[in-house]
Amino acid sequence: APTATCSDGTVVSNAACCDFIPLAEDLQNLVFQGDCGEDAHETIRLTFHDAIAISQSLGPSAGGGADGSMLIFPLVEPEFHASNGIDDSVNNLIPFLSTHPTISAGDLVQFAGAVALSNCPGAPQVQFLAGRPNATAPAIDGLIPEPQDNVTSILARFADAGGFTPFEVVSLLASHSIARADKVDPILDAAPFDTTPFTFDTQIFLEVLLKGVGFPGTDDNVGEVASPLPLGDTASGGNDTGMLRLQSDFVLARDERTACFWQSFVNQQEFMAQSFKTAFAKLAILGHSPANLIDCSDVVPVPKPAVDKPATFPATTGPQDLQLSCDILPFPSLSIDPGAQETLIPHCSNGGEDCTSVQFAGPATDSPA
Ligand code: HEM
Ligand SMILES: [Ca+2]
Ligand SMILES: [Mn+2]
Repeated sequence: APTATCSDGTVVSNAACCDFIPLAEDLQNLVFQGDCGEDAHETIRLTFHDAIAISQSLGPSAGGGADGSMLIFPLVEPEFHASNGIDDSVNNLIPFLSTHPTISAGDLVQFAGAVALSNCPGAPQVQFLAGRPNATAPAIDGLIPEPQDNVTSILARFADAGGFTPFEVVSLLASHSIARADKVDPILDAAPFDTTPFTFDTQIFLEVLLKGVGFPGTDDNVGEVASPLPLGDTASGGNDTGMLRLQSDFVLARDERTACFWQSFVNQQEFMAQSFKTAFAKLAILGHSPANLIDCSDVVPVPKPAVDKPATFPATTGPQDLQLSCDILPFPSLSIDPGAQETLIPHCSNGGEDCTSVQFAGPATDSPA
């Protein structure tokens, strides 16, 4: 295969990939700091919200998919209700449009997501294709799934956006293994969806199957249901909020169309990571034909290795708490973390409570409540 040598000496498959090497460095140094923390998480969410706003049934006027429209029209899409909180990642990426002017907005969003993922132990090295033309119009409102949506409408939206199968939808939700909510409960910031929000592991698939016992903050929020581990220390001034569960994750884990796919990922790290990788490759190029793009996967950083720890029931939970609705798969036998008390989920990837995230000022703002 033909190759090119970049100015730093790196050999790549295509000269067009060279510009992404200094971009990766700048993203790491200026935003992510090598961490699978808040800024990485929010950028990964942005890859989804930029890409999914496209519709086969409505046609091109609905939006162009993974085209960077979030960055090019920062006063439009970040204001949509489903994207509340996306402004932080939009403002963090906008400066790179001018410091890396050869890179399009759509490429920037998806490449930044690939770099962010590489900071999360256990995440796959995702495919990256370069050459998305810049968005010429913002997407329309109403194309991004919300946590209060039912399974029928979630599956229909993904199918209409890009022909995603129910298996691919569940695969993409591996992303919620490295995710926390800032906006679902107005009194909580960074409320994690699983006990390991800094590790791309299968705990999310196990923990969403456990019966809910309470809410980490207020209990009347749209799109939220009770979680199995709501205990935090915010009442005593700490930053550990307790786990928050999205209604959409809850119903997808239990619906007959998706429950077996959901359960099949429990304790299957490699299978989960590979399935996510395949579905994410499709997401990242929505609106584009791969024939018009250049494969620059070789400039995506190699992810931190998986922690190599089997899935375990968090302390105080166990098999008696499982709410299983897949009849055809045996549930794996897993050990239980020791401890008579619910353990707190750390606020920072170093196990501590104080970690700063990077926030550049920019034009995007929170969407109105
Ligand atoms: C049924 C589909 C989905 C729904 C309803 C959904 C909903 C949500 C909601 C409500 C939040 C919390 C936002 C906040 O309050 O800060 C969130 C966070 C997140 N989502 Fe999703 N999501 C879906 C699919 C996806 C997909 C496909 C991806 C990526 C491939 C993704 C990646 C993330 C990430 C990384 C976060 C964490 C952001 C952070 O920690 O700040 N989500 N999602
Ligand atoms: Ca996790
Ligand atoms: Mn956040």
